[in-house]
Amino acid sequence: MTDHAVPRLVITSGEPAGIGPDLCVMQASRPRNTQIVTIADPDLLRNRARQLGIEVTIKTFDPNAPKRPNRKDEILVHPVSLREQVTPGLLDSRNAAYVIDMLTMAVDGCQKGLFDAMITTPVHKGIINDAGITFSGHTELLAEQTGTERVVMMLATESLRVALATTHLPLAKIPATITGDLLDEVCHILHKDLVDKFGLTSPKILVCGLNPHAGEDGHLGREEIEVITPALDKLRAKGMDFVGPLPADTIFNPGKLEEADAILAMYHDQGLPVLKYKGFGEAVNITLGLPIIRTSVDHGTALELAGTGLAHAGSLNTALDYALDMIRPV
Ligand SMILES: NC(=O)C1=CN([C@@H]2O[C@H](COP(=O)(O)OP(=O)(O)OC[C@H]3O[C@@H](n4cnc5c(N)ncnc54)[C@H](O)[C@@H]3O)[C@@H](O)[C@H]2O)C=CC1
Ligand SMILES: NCC(=O)COP(=O)(O)O
Repeated sequence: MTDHAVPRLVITSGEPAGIGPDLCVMQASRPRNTQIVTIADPDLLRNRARQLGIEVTIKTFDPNAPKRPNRKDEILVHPVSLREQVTPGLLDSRNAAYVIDMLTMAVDGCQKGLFDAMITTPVHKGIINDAGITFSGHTELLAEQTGTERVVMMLATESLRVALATTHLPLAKIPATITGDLLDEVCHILHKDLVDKFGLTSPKILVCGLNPHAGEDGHLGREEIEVITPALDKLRAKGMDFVGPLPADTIFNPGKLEEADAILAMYHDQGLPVLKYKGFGEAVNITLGLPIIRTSVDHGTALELAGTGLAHAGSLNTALDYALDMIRPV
């Protein structure tokens, strides 16, 4: 079957010593009515499939051929060459450029309309930096590569969405980074994408404070009074339903969550532990505010599981499902 309406997704296979290649091999057994292109070194996928005992047919992706859904157990590879041979579980900084090349190809393909969305499997942030490449995450790299000033990281699992005001920053830098302008931009992006991409007409967003007990009226910190409340007041004056700042230790109570479409946390480890406690392995990471669609798994490279067959593909499946939903918004 060929069909111009068949979406074409691209998956980046991530850190080659991690579980990204395993997941790319595993997802081939579950075809969708979609064309899925995997960016990887074909030999890496072939070797990993052999290690996992999974039979796959690896074909080179032809961008000029008509779009058609993948056949069962078929992987369409957009090839990139590894710089060095890979042993599962063993990082090698000489392959960092390979990882970045895959991301660059995916972004470029999305921007040119070759792909409808990109889905990323995990990279190892440390080894990329060890190679001398400044890198703090896909989120920041994709913003840079698409020339986007501000993006927002949001993770979602069943009945919980958690967005972050800041992403990969040392804790010590967070208070100074959270300014009124930053919150204004983050909140506008979050609100707009909840409407445009998730079909919510008037999303209600609960916002965490930065300090314990949201500052306890200024006795435990003044950011709530001086920065967060004024920023939220401006948004509320425009008719947007932002509630807070609320204490982060009680914002995730079931009663509160029932009334919320999303929670905005001030920093990575304020919001993500809760999300991952609820949905680790089945959740999705979405970059809001990009001119392209990008979803990702909720987990890291899990080096110790690479090539063992013990990695679960639940989060990759969710990331693929979300990408498809975002291509055809409600
Ligand atoms: N989107 C991305 O590229 C992400 C990359 N990372 C990177 O991953 C590296 C390792 O991070 P960690 O904190 O150790 O987190 P991790 O998610 O790799 O591992 C945490 C625990 O979860 C298990 N686990 C992870 N994914 C699994 C899966 N699919 N199936 C079964 N078990 C799974 C691991 O075995 C480990 O016990 C770091 O360099 C980090 O920067 C972390 C999160 C996201
Ligand atoms: N904990 C989520 C995470 O760090 C993902 O980061 P990114 O690589 O998607 O920017």
